[in-house]
Amino acid sequence: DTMANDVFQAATESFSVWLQHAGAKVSDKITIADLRDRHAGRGVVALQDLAEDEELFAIPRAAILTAENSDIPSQLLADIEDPWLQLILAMIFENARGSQSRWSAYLNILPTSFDTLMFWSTSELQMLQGSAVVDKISREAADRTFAEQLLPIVRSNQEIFQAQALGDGDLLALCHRMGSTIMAYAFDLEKSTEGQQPPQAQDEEWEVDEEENPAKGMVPLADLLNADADRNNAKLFYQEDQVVMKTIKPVLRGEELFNDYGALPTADLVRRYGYVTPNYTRYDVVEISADLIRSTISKNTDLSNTELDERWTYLDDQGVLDDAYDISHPPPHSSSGENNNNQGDEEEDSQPQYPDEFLILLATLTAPKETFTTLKRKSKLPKPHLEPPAHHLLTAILTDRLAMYPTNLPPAIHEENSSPIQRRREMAAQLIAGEERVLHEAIHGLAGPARQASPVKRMADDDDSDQSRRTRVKR
Ligand SMILES: C[S@@+](CC[C@H](N)C(=O)[O-])C[C@H]1O[C@@H](n2cnc3c(N)ncnc32)[C@H](O)[C@@H]1O
Repeated sequence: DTMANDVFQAATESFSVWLQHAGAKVSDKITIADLRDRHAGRGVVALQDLAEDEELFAIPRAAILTAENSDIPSQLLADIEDPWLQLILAMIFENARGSQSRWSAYLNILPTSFDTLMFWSTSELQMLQGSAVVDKISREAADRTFAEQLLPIVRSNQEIFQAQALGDGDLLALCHRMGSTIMAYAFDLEKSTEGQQPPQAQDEEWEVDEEENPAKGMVPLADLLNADADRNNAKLFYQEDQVVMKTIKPVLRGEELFNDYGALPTADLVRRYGYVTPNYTRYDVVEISADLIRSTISKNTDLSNTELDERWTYLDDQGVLDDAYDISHPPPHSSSGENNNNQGDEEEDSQPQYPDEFLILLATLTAPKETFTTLKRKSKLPKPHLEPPAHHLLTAILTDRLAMYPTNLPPAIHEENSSPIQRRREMAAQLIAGEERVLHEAIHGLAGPARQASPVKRMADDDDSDQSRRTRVKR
């Protein structure tokens, strides 16, 4: 559609002009590219070969859209503590100002719709059945927070926010749109610790994180970089008056510049960013909930419910009990030298990673009665090793876990011009397939008589003393 194309192009050009007026310095070796044919929106591409550590652009701190920099009257933000909510309100304000906003040309290239999980319908989310990510979306909690903290401010300042004609539903939608933009675009801003790379907005939930609460900012142009796991070749550096994007390795002409969104499992990539690539599947994890463990062991044990309860309580007292345990792929072999892009080669013979607490829990639940009595009397825990009974229980747990995923998902066939619905189907299929792969790998690793007797090879500190391990577990 040529008209839509023109609008897209024109928006990119206005944004480039705006960047110059805003005092940004942009290398003429890079350009903003139209990557819509790969469903990647805009991106930044090298026009010439780039050296390692080469400056790509510098954005003055004053050009960053933060709650502080915004022209929103500061008293409107005074009662909001969460920097995320502050920025949402500031963005609603700037958006309402339209062409009057100092960030108008920037706001124009930000998305208005998303494929992130917040926007999936109930039936689309059903495709993710079995994945723990479904419980992390917390749409209701977000709605409540917006309704309690932001809507009253907007309602008492209707003209300022151009909200006279908007219903509460419209306002909530606006909050979600800005909230999701921040989730996929904003950076955690540091003062000026040059060389340190704070991750992009790391918020797991929509709640306030009392501990780490750095100011959030929308950094024009820096947020046009896409990401693809270890294809990362650029990084944002924080200086006193500006932030600077630099290459972290040589880049060839024509190559895309990639930022680092972190070691995200596919599930979190979909939840926060609304896309998938095969390169993130190495970070996939499967959550094994305590509830599942409890129900599997009930079917596979000679212990009475009372005895199980006693062990469960003991594990809780010892600080081993968690709501869920993550199992993940082993880290890739560091010896392979070449910077290889082929994910999956680690699945041949190495074992998945099990948290120590999980192995200790299995060992405790399967210990002979006398052993457990002794452990408890001495206030000790077993070693995080897989003895045969724990090995059998683990196999049963993994098998039960695998059965929680849907069996009727269409295969993840990638089509060039897939519809949005088709794309979400592909994402769901990849997400589920990735988690199932973690489980298959784990089950495969447990199978075979040779493996049964030997403890699971863990990557870290196998020579840890029992004592130091327990200290760590207890914290
Ligand atoms: C920080 S923005 C990057 C700029 C974005 N492409 C744009 O046009 O505005 C993050 C969003 O870009 C998209 N994205 C990033 N990396 C991608 C990739 N490797 N493939 C496809 N889409 C990607 C996702 O929609 C994500 O939510």
